[in-house]
Amino acid sequence: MSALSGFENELRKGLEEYPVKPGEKFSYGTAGFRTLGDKLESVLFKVGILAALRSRSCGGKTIGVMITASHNSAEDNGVKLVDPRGEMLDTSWESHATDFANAPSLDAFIAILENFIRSKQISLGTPANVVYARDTRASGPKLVTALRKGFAAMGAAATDAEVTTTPILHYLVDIINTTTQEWNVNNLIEGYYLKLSNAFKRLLADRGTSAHLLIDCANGVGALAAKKLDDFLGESLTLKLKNTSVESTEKLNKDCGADYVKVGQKLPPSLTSELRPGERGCSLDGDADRLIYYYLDDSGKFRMLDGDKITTLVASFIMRLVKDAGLDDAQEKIKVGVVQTAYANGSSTRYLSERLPVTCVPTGVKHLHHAAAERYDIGVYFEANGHGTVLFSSSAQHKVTSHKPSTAAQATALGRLKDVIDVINQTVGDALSDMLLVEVALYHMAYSVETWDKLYSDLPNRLVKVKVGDRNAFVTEDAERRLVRPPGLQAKIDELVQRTGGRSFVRPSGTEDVVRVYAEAKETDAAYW
Ligand SMILES: CC(=O)N[C@H]1[C@@H](OP(=O)(O)O)O[C@H](CO)[C@@H](O)[C@@H]1O
Ligand SMILES: [Mg+2]
Repeated sequence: MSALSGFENELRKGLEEYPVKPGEKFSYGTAGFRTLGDKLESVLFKVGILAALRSRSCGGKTIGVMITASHNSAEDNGVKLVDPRGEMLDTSWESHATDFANAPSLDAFIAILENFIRSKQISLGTPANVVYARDTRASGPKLVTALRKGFAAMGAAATDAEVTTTPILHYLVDIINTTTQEWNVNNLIEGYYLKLSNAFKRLLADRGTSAHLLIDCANGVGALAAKKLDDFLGESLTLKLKNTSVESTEKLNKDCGADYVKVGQKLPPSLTSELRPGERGCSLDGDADRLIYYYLDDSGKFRMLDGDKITTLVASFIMRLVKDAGLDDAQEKIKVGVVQTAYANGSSTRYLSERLPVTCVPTGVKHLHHAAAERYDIGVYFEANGHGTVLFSSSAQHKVTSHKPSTAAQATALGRLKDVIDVINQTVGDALSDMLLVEVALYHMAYSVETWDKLYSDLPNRLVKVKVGDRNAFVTEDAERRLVRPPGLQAKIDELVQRTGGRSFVRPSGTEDVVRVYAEAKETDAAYW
């Protein structure tokens, strides 16, 4: 008898309600599934099934499902799975997610499912647990409905974290799987804000005056999270929240948000009368996992501080704390390192490489996250677009908590390192937690936003997308910095780069049907060709 015989009825009903339309093709890429929200119901039903199976294959541990299309336009939506420790779905499951989503009929789907359950040796008797959330997009509620039907069809116990940010959902997955206490999701979220804000307040306890910060919330879920965080921060930091029109769902990411700022290298028009020279501001993206800082210099010129600048600030601050805590000597040595992608500005790579180890990996947070965890005791990673965090290995955390300080200064630095660990979301980058970390680092390094900006000067650069017939024809090597196919194209890029003395690379996007072309040069004209 089929392993699925008890489930077939519900599966049939779900597939009838959510058929794959002729010609539709889905792919689980860097950001999970992502396309127009209206096209995703069939995918969500199957993701519900996949999440239940993933949980069973992990012995009943809780799996996360996040419905968001992040910085993409308001009509888009997407979905991704989160593994038990709050990390992205194991890469080896991505192609199965794609196979599930594209199964055209009930019979084909059942055959794929049976095969899959057998090959992964999943016992359908094991309990299945999931927690899910969505951003503020209008298509979210109906996608949640389809997702829940998928959970129900597979008998998974599901917890609804409602409208919340991607990083909070990742955090929830991790804490649910590690806590030994009774929990409810609202208390866990409350606990997250408390952890962040209490550590932040301790780190700034000796700062007399409160700083203030303008935050562009991209008219998305970050607005809700930032309002909540503001309540917890009290007087320790005054937040001026802008672009908070969450109800007008069509305004999401429209002419605002971290991606708008990073790609256009300009201030959202809605902030021009809000940001005063010398004042600092920052933008979140549509699901609040990216952060870009900026300010207007004395002449009123817009200056952007992106993920590379954040890496530099945070890595310098942490290196200083490690040294001050006495954790950089031969016996206790904690190795601090940085992970970047090819999109990191060449100036940042040069600046950082002179001070600490730097690794370059392919685009996509999972690559950065794994490299940071595997290569360093404390790994700082940010994509240039502002998505990143800091990872402390368990041995580094142990050293921070068990090291016996020999001086009062060492004791202070150790205390600060402990609080820094608490301000950070180690499961995935959180724009708001990163924002607190930047504020702390600026204070303790005694940097103004200008001093921070001047640590190095960005090389002029351009990032454009190009529509091509088949982006899969573009194959890369060397952490996506060189093309292997189409034949001859890399040689042409090399020739142009040689003429300008800059750097350029071409790679297929993992989230959009385009190839991205990046160019960087010593002079602006050369980068723009
Ligand atoms: C140049 C760029 O910003 N690429 C982004 C974008 O990936 P692409 O594969 O380039 O589409 O979306 C990813 C998911 O959000 C993010 O990790 C990555 O940094
Ligand atoms: Mg995002």
